[in-house]
Amino acid sequence: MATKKIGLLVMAYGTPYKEEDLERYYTHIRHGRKPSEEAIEDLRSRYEAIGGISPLARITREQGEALEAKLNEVQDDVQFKLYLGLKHIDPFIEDAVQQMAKDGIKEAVSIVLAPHYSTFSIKSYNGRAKEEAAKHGIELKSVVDWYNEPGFIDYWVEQVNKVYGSMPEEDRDNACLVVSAHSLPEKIIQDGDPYPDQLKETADLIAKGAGIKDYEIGWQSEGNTPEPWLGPDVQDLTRDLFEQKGYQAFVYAPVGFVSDHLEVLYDNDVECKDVCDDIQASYYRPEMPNTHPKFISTLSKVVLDTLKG
Ligand SMILES: CC1=C(CCC(=O)O)c2cc3nc(cc4[nH]c(cc5[nH]c(cc1n2)c(C)c5CCC(=O)O)c(CCC(=O)O)c4C)C(CCC(=O)O)=C3C
Ligand SMILES: [Fe+2]
Repeated sequence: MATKKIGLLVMAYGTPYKEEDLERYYTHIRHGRKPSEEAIEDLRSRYEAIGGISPLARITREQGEALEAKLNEVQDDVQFKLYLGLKHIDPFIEDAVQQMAKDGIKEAVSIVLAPHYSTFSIKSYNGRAKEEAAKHGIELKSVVDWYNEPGFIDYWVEQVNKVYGSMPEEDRDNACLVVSAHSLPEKIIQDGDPYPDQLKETADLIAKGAGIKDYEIGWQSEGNTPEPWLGPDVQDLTRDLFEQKGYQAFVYAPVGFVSDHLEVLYDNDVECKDVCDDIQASYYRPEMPNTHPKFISTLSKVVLDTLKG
């Protein structure tokens, strides 16, 4: 008997594949409003600073393939087939669901490669997937969030411990762990968005697991709009903490992201590093999850839980 096929929709932000994609990608992020030449140049220069193009497209594909393989390894009741659906560039979420329909998929499960739930992030991914699935009569179950999954917390505890273990003693004794996620417009709070509380819970669990008392929550990579964004920004926070508490080392854990990409390789590794250099503090940043086996097996558990649930 042939095993039932389940569509595995892995959703992620997306990134330009080559320099020429930059303008249409940025325009899509801005809901179809074309950015100014200056804004495009600014974004181009940030990609240039991390080597011209982001490794995100490759990593997202590798994460999806690893998850598909893991899911097919740990059980044999059904067969998972991977479809990547991106938020801001092709293959878009809708393209992926259409492809499933063409392939005759009747049942699917989706997961977003971002741990924390927000109306701005997970809700919009899941809403787009659900709408398209309904058009094709595909029964779709969607993972909501996984910011407090034990395997995800363990991953970060291990990486944070690895960094603290490798530090010279005087850094370790005077270090602050800065746990961060992408900032969002402050107005999400009035609408009861769980995003800030979820980040705090992730931070508390990691700090507890790693036995770290000195840790703070920060926000990064905020957008360039006049409205207020969630703060404190990680760079300002670093300066304030240095002035108020005299820390000598900062360890950045951008737990709202799961891959090496622009927001980490530039906003942390260039911008936060610049601040640390300026105040003569040491800069540390644990490795991102990427395709780490512990991370992939956590995602597979969450997908199977959702499918059963
Ligand atoms: C919540 C959230 C996540 C995490 C959850 C998730 O992953 O979904 C995330 C991830 C990412 N964001 C990314 C890239 C960008 N995000 C931008 C702009 C924005 N992001 C926002 C939100 C988020 N973004 C918002 C509210 C804006 C402002 C839009 C506006 O203007 O109204 C811009 C425009 C220029 C700039 O502001 O820098 C870029 C280039 C990349 C890819 C990096 C690479 O290519 O390596 C990744 C993984
Ligand atoms: Fe973004």
